Amino acid sequence: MKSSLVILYHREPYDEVVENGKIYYRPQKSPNGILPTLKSFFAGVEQGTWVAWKQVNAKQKKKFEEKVTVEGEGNYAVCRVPLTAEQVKQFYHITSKEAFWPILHSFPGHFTYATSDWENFKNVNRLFAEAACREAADDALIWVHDYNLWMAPQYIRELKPNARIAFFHHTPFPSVDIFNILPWREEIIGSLLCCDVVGFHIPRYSENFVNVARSLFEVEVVETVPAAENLTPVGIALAEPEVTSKLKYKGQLVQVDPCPVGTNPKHIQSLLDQPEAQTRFEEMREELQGRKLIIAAGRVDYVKGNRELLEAYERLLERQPDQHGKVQLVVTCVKAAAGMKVYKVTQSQIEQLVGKINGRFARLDWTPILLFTEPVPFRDLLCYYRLADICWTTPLRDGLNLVAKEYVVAHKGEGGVLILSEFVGAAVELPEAVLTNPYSLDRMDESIDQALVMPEAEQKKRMAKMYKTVTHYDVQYWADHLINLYKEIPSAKK
Ligand SMILES: Nc1ncnc2c1ncn2[C@@H]1O[C@H](COP(=O)(O)OP(=O)(O)O)[C@@H](O)[C@H]1O
Ligand SMILES: O=P(O)(O)OC[C@@H](CO)O[C@H]1O[C@H](CO)[C@@H](O)[C@H](O)[C@H]1O
Repeated sequence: MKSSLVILYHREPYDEVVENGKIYYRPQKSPNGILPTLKSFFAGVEQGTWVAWKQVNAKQKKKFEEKVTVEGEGNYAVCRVPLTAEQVKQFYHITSKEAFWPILHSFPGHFTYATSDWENFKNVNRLFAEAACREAADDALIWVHDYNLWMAPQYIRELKPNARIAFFHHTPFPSVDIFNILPWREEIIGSLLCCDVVGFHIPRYSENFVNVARSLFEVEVVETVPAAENLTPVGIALAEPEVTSKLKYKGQLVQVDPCPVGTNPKHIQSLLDQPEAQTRFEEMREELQGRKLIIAAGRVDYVKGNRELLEAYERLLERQPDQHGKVQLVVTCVKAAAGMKVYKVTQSQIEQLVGKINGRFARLDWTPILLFTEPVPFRDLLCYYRLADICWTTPLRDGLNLVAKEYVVAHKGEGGVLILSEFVGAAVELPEAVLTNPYSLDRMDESIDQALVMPEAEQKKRMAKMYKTVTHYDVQYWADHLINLYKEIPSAKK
């Protein structure tokens, strides 16, 4: 049976477990991030397909199972595109992460052209498109995710002209001056303009995309509307009052849709309510010995602002010796995937800086920073959020930042302070956070000082508003919004 919904996302949506020599595909244990959100879209379809890549060597390729199903999740199959180690390295580690990623996050200085392999990138995208088209019914909705698959829409349109194609961009989309540095810009934008819907987290990114498209092609602007009422229209770094919602190019109507991804508050709450979580929470509270907990959670990545945050903490300890022994910074910084040269430097910078600060200020009874470089189980991370007086999130750029929303949910609107960089998509939804500018030492210092002395009544007032936002605009809201939008796409286009 052909699929009515095909999702293309480069990661596989399951844990592969080997027991007694047999491989089992099980639902992922760690239900954080975007994977469970995307899987939930299959709930409403009879048959769906998820397309991801799988690294295989020559021996494994001989008896490679292209399609697998996940135990207990029978209404969709996972179609795996087999890639060699070299293809993965070139496609993901190098071209995606060393060429595209710095441009997307407005770090043109990190852009590396010489090592990129555009032909390999296109080949991998073509393999994804072919797999999707093999599985898709003629009028299926084919939903492509993120910049790693920029070229897939064009190949899908060539193979299946009547398909409904949607694309969601998870990272920021930079301004036209930055994006146009990419030498492959026409091909990328040409491919995105083959879609029926192109989605972004916030209006600034969608407007940036529209401006890039208009700078490269004669694109017709069909409709412009005010930004959605829950997204700050003016006054902060990523505010945008108006959005271009429809474009036309070569006969293709493209809906450009900003709608930020939400978290799953019910799931977060149910995990926190489990007896194991309560026990863990109490253990953590005891270990904290009455200190104020500041949590900084995220991936090792130069865009995440870890250095800026650690330096701000060092300045705080210099400025306010009375805080020594009274605050505890916990940095959970997940190690970069093995083999990514680009993150090695960032990781060692973080480790050195933590070592330096601890070396300067530690006492026998107090280590100023606890750094965890291994992934923390999601339930434990939620306990840290719940316990933390302050969640300190200061990326230099970030598409959305789910950590900020998870912290608000874990606090149930009952106090705690969220310090949030203005340069993450979530800032546009959460103006009640203490917004900060990680590029400014003064703003970073002011915001941590403000958070440390914020009266409880003000904390509660701000958190209550943010809680209302994140529980209303949750992942279900995002899913419903997109499903409604897709229903409007005519199913027979030609
Ligand atoms: N140390 C950690 N261990 C495990 N999961 C983590 C850790 N830090 C963050 N996470 C999870 O990873 C996800 C990060 O999402 P997000 O903030 O949107 O950034 P990104 O997708 O760029 O990494 C969140 O769902 C968060 O719960
Ligand atoms: O290349 P990856 O897989 O490491 O990209 C991570 C990317 C997609 O999972 O992360 C972005 O998505 C998050 C959810 O939309 C968003 O909150 C985050 O800011 C992005 O980096």
